[in-house]
Amino acid sequence: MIEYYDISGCYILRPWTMAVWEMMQTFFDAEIKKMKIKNCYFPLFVSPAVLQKEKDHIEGFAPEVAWVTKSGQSDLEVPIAIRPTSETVMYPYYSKWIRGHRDLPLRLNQWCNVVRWEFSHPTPFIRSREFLWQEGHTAFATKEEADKEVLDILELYRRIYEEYLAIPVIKGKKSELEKFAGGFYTTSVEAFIPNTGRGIQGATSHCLGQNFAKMFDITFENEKGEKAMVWQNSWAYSTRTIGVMVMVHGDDKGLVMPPKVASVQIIVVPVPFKDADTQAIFDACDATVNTLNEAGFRAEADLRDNYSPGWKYSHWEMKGVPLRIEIGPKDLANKQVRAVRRDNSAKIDIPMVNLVEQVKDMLDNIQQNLFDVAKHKRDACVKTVRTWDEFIEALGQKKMILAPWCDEMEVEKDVKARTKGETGAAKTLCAPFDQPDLEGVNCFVTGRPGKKWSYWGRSY
Ligand SMILES: O=C1CCCN[C@@H]1CCCn1cnc2cc(F)c(Cl)cc2c1=O
Ligand SMILES: [Mg+2]
Repeated sequence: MIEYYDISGCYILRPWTMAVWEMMQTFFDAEIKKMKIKNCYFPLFVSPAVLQKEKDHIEGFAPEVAWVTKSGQSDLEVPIAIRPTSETVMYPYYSKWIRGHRDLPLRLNQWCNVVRWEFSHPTPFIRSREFLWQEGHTAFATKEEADKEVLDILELYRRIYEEYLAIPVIKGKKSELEKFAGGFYTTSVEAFIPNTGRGIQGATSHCLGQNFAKMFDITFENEKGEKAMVWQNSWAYSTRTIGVMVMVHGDDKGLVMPPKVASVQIIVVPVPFKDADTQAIFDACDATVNTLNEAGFRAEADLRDNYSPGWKYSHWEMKGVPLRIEIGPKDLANKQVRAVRRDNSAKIDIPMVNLVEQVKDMLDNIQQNLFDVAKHKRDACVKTVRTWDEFIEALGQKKMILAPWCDEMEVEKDVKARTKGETGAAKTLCAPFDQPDLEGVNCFVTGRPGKKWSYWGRSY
């Protein structure tokens, strides 16, 4: 997937990874184009004056801004920041371009890299100093339009996880403490890693309200001829999605790639025998690959003569190829192939005449099974609690905890302080849109009447 790089926190994304990124990008890009969102590209560099534009937007983030201070041997007059996100790059131009209500809605997206000089230990895909993402930045005349788009984009993020990566996620709203400080409210899709018992934010869709319109003077003349501030959203998912896929589906044999995003969906391996017709077997492998590719699958044959079939089985299992097809003399004689699933190791013989249809069924079944297994595991990690003691016990059991609370920032800060440990503190992951009943339910921390049910847990 990656190669380590001589600059800490930076990783080389190899083709096996890029294929997954491109598969997701193809889906998401087509969907936002249906929503009349247009792609653009803004410069990588941010001038300091613009970056400082808003204290509370970058407050706390300043240490992670990377700066260019020289060109060649000479110092730059003024150092230039490398974008950690593009609000301050884009919004001065939103202010210039948006004049009247006919200029709205303005809906732009860019596929790019961003740099954040993170200090906590770097992790491939999950926390890197440079990563790829898309960032959408939209402006509307009304709050209603903005609110609707926040949820439309969040649904696309759910689809990326659940339909492509086969990962269950929870849609919800971030707490006041966890939301994007420069925004109005933040929604997110939250995933969970059973093996480590940690939540992970999968993607975010923020309503910025009119905060940035105020900061950057982004106003328009509405139908009544009055000057009004726009309502804005911003939303992103990144290569972190791939890290979640690796952690959720991986097993002791290595990667498990969901068929929808697998670079190679089917690997065909010849099983030659001493006195068998090796050429006939190789020809059958080529023919099988061609038939599958013509049917729209991504199939390859491993005809290398310097590795044994067994070696190849382990190699492609480690790379997570969802389906292996073996062709030996017996298969040839019976005009069949042997198919082996990566997710549950099931083996079945497929008559060559049914190849395409049965491979399609198997890949669909593997995709669905990966999701079902992941959802079952995730659901088994969820614990609903009503009291502090139950909360602490569940936290110790590496659970994702659903608990009612009074939704006050001070209380969340208190929980963080009281659960600080070497593996990090517990925090809210999101308040699920799907809220259980709050009737007669009290906050698990303060005992005051419960205002909201939230998922809590340690996180990445
Ligand atoms: O999450 C998204 C969706 C896409 C566009 N951006 C928002 C908010 C990003 C928050 N954020 C996140 N990280 C940051 C790091 C920084 F160094 C600076 Cl100066 C700012 C930020 C910062 O604002
Ligand atoms: Mg950060």
